[in-house]
Amino acid sequence: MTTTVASITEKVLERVYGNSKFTLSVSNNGEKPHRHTHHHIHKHCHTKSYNDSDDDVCYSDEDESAMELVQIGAEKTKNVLILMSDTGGGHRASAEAISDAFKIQFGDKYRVIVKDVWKEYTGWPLNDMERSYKFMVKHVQLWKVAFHSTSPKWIHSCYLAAIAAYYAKEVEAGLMEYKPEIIISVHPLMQHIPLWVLKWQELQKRVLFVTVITDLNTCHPTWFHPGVNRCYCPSQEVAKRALVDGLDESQVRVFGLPVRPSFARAVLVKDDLRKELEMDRDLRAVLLMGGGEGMGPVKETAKALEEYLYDRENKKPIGQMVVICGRNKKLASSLEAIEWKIPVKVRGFETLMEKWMGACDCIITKAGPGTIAESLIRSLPIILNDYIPGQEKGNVPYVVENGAGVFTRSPKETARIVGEWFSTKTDELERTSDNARKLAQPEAVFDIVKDMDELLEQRGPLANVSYTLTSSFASLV
Ligand SMILES: CCCCC/C=C\C/C=C\CCCCCCCC(=O)OC[C@H](CO[C@@H]1O[C@H](CO)[C@H](O)[C@H](O)[C@H]1O)OC(=O)CCCCCCC/C=C\C/C=C\CCCCC
Ligand SMILES: O=c1ccn([C@@H]2O[C@H](COP(=O)(O)OP(=O)(O)O)[C@@H](O)[C@H]2O)c(=O)[nH]1
Repeated sequence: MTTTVASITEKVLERVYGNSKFTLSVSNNGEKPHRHTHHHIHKHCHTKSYNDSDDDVCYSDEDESAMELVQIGAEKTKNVLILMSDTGGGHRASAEAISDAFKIQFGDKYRVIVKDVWKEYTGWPLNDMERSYKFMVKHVQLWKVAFHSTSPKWIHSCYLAAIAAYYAKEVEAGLMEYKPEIIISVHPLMQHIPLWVLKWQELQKRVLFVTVITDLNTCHPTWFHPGVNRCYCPSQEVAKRALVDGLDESQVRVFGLPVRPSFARAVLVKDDLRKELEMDRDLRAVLLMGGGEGMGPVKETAKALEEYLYDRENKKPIGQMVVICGRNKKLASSLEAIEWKIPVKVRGFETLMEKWMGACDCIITKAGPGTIAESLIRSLPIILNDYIPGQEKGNVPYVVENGAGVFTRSPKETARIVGEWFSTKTDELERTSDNARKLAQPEAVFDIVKDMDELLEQRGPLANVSYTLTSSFASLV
């Protein structure tokens, strides 16, 4: 038994430090163990220019070695690494929001890099999360079991520890390539592994680590890690969960969910937008969508809306519809093939969501937190027609109890409500729109980046030590 445990331990350590000989020594004054390896860590893309990245955020082609020679304490552009994954559309949207806000607020002071480090540097299952997640949410019971069964801390910690041990070198390479001063995680599965890597490298004092939670209420406990410098919660409900899960009040800040500044700060005139987007100028408009992946009962709802927004007696429409299908190409082409009795615009993945939202009078969507937060900023009354079990369940009471919308899974009921809002119950539409506006937090993303900037300014003297002077796997070997 002892031999088996020893050999498993050896395998994990071998995997972490390579096949070469390694020793773990504990100093006799009780300090933590030091690792000595005789193996050179594999560095990814060392010669790659940051301009080569696929991600459309700001990079610099500044010479890496120049950065290493920066004098202690000297002014320099600080690197910010945002960790995300395209499991749904919300994590990227929040990452881009933070990136844009850094640019607007601080100009060249920060260089922001948005990365899915798992996908680019590691292997299965981390590099395949998008596909696995899509599969699981399609088989919704499977997702429900996975979400709830991994909620206990000891369960997800075990899984994540095993993965961290297996991919430590790859994750280190992925994180350190960008020499970040601060790492921002906007994903529930991106706290534990990077924090362990920073600890192993003794880089905790050098690199700040913060979490920006992108779920409004019933979020998964993997979001909460007591080792973070800050945990930005989008609502009081999430902050309460963070405290229950062991975070200290000093770590928690509640500013709201980060939404792209193009939503928060743009002055948009509905009439101009409708002209620009070639929509009917006079008819009220409903926006129908299902997150970045075009999920939920979109097609059934569009068909029902056609019936309820068409006045049979007078043979004319009483409203128009915009359907944004996101990355769901099948949905888009099946809707495009229909001959509609009312004005309909069918779109694929749109990059200018603020314009489509600004041109409409209400929205029908699954309970995605990003879409909800954006709709609130645009004062759109919301009809929630679906939610993903687990992380999106709590978004329903968040909207409904605050009077910013309603929940129904029935496409007919949804269409009936919109029909009434556009004809006999316009006062209710206005009231719901006012409630949405009151709940909106358009400045959240700016409050978040300002707080991060303050955190960086407050760091101790160790923060100014160059990367090459701090111990890490890479520099020890
Ligand atoms: C007895 C049965 C045991 C089943 C469990 C076995 C193995 C683990 C399998 C799956 C892991 C499930 C992870 C569950 C925690 C997820 C935390 C969470 O909230 O994830 C949400 C994100 C998606 O983001 C959300 O998108 C929404 C819209 O679609 C919305 O925008 C929301 O705001 C967002 O938060 O989900 C993920 O990213 C899931 C990735 C799934 C990865 C599956 C990979 C499976 C293989 C191995 C697992 C690798 C890591 C697992 C770590 C498990 C510990 C939690
Ligand atoms: O065509 C589209 C569809 C969606 N989105 C954005 O994708 C995000 C969706 O996030 P949400 O949390 O609502 O749901 P998810 O896609 O993660 O399920 C929101 O910011 C949307 O504005 C987008 O930019 N273009």
